Amino acid sequence: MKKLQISTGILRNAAGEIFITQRAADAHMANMWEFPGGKIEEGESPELALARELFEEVGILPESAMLFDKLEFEFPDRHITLWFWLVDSWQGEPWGKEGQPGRWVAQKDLLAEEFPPANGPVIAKLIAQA
Ligand SMILES: Nc1nc2c([nH]c(=O)n2[C@@H]2O[C@H](COP(=O)(O)OP(=O)(O)OP(=O)(O)O)[C@@H](O)[C@H]2O)c(=O)[nH]1
Ligand SMILES: [Mg+2]
Repeated sequence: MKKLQISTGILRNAAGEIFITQRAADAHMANMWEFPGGKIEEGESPELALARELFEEVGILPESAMLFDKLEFEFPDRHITLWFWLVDSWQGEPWGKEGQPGRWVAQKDLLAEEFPPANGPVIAKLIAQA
């Protein structure tokens, strides 16, 4: 069974909106919306992976990151540990740098059905705190 550690960023602006991006049609969890991020590499800290992935995928540099939640999830083919970082300050303006669609959504309007099943608890927590 594949074991993956993933760092993702919940980018939240001053209006309380969160930037989400859509996964590619040929990726795991195809077409679902997600918090930008990706695999933590060998020898890399979760924080460093977050900064690297956010720059690669949405072109921003996080200036602060607070661990908001950490979840484990078992897919049929993989076990993943997800680190969700709340980022409310960054340099640049997020955009779909890899060609992926991106949009801002009010925190209270996040829809769990649009995200991979592993995200359920973190979406519920974000909505409860909106
Ligand atoms: N980025 C991200 N991945 C998520 C979320 N929820 C979730 O289950 N995942 C899963 O976590 C894994 C993250 O992988 P990824 O595809 O983003 O990894 P990556 O950016 O390093 O991509 P790569 O393999 O193309 O280099 C995938 O299996 C994905 O389905 C989420 O909110 N954000
Ligand atoms: Mg990714």
